[in-house]
Amino acid sequence: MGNGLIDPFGREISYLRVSVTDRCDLRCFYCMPEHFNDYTVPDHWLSFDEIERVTAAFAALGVSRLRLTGGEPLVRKGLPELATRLAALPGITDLSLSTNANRLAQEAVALKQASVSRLNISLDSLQPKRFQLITKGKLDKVMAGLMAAKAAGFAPIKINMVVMKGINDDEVLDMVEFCLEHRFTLRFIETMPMGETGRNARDSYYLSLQTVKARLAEHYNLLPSIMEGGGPAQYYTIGATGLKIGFITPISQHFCATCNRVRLGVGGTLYLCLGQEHSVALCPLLRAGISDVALQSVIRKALWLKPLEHTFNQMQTQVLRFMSMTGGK
Ligand SMILES: Nc1nc2c(ncn2[C@@H]2O[C@H](COP(=O)(O)OP(=O)(O)OP(=O)(O)O)[C@@H](O)[C@H]2O)c(=O)[nH]1
Ligand SMILES: C[S@@+](CC[C@H](N)C(=O)[O-])C[C@H]1O[C@@H](n2cnc3c(N)ncnc32)[C@H](O)[C@@H]1O
Ligand code: SF4
Ligand code: SF4
Repeated sequence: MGNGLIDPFGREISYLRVSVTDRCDLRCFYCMPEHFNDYTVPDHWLSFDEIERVTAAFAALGVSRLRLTGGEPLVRKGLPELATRLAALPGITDLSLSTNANRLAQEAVALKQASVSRLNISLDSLQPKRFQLITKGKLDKVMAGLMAAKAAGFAPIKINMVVMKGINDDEVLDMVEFCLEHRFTLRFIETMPMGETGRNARDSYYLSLQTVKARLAEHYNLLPSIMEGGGPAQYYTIGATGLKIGFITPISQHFCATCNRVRLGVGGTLYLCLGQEHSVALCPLLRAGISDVALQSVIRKALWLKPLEHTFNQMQTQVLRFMSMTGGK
């Protein structure tokens, strides 16, 4: 057997998504339930030392890409320090962060200095009132964060927009123009039924991105393209502008056959699939003093639990976790 992490379906796992919190300072209605206001760090959360240990074990097994996510990663105190430690691990070549940008104005420079190489930022509307309705947040604060990231030199910056029928689908062209102006990469995302919030959003507002793609093709010349990153987006360039647009289509055209990732939850649970419950609890092992070699062996064996694909399209499926519990991503 080689050194890489290979799952039962022959897929190589090279990307670990690390959730550093399940808390958030926004409340996107498709993601997070409205109650949930505690910002203390519970004992069952992994400490930075523990996150570093698990991540180092993955890196030793061939994982080269890390993404910090949540919840909102920037609500976890000291995040730039954690980023610095993880970026320095042997074998890690790409450390990225997903954020809502609400606190980015204060943190952008520190994150850049901490060797975060790429930022993906959620932005579902350019209209202040609508933004507030979707997220309960203030658009001007998020915009300030976004511009601070640009000024700090992050490139590419990827904008993630969950496109929902009757909520914000009339803004896709505005979003293209906004991203053209600022040289951001734009990715559209389909609503997934994660937790009760996600299921409600999927049932009421799901829109296939195939429709959005067709609408955009009436306005722009979409040329198939590729983009740096380890994610599932299918990219196009708009004519000669250089603007890249990605379509993330877990429902209308899923990408599980090329899945390259697993997730570490904030409580130390290793989730083998975003859309399934298969998992292994690493926290008790860490706290019982497991050795590095044994930890690597547990991770290798855990990979055999990785399912082939999600079952989001089967109505009876109940994924109980909210997206904020494991991170989109
Ligand atoms: N079904 C499914 N959707 C995913 C998965 N990973 C990410 N997504 C979706 O893609 C969206 C964007 O994810 P990001 O956190 O920006 O990460 P990414 O696209 O993998 O990142 P890059 O490395 O920049 O390509 C998430 O919000 C999810 O909706 C996955 O493993 N399965
Ligand atoms: C859970 S958030 C975590 C990182 C950060 N708070 C943010 O918003 O970017 C990661 C991504 O998941 C997406 N997401 C959350 N719930 C979703 C759902 N039900 N369907 C599709 N994407 C979802 C968000 O839009 C965001 O781009
Ligand atoms: S998508 Fe991100 S910003 Fe919105 S509620 Fe979920 S974790 Fe928070
Ligand atoms: S749903 Fe599961 S198998 Fe499909 S891409 Fe996401 S993590 Fe991989």
